[in-house]
Amino acid sequence: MANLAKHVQVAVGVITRNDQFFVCRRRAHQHQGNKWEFPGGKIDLDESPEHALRRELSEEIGIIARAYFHLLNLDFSYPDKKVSLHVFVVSDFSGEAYGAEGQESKWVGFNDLLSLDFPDANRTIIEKLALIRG
Ligand SMILES: Nc1nc2c([nH]c(=O)n2[C@H]2C[C@H](O)[C@@H](COP(=O)(O)OP(=O)(O)OP(=O)(O)O)O2)c(=O)[nH]1
Ligand SMILES: [Mg+2]
Repeated sequence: MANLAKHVQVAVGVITRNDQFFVCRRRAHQHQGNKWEFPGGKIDLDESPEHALRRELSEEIGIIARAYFHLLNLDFSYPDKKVSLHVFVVSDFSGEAYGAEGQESKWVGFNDLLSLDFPDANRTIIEKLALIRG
């Protein structure tokens, strides 16, 4: 039987304001530990990607997403896990974004996204962001 725990559906939020992007650092013990990430997390069974996005952003960074659009869906295989990322750009929110689970976090400019150590799947996300920024 397939090991479903090794293929996860994930909602990811690219939080943007004034041409800056909010990124968090994954904990050492997590999959892809210590890498930077766009906040988000696993989509529950019978949950929509949009609902998971709003829930995870509230839990992880303390914001209420008000305006967002779907950027892309992306399947990626790591040696130990497959992920399907449902990526949204969040352009308006209420609350002040912070590491609500104690994780390191920061606002960075687009050029900083190019040099941060993200999981390999994120290359495609950042390329698409570059395209839509023109
Ligand atoms: N949130 C997020 N996850 C990413 C990104 N890029 C990437 O490959 N991933 C992968 C890493 C993980 O395998 C998966 C996210 O799942 P997760 O384990 O962090 O989910 P979760 O927030 O529900 O966390 P947990 O409580 O189960 O630790 O997606 C990204 O930019 N943001
Ligand atoms: Mg998470």
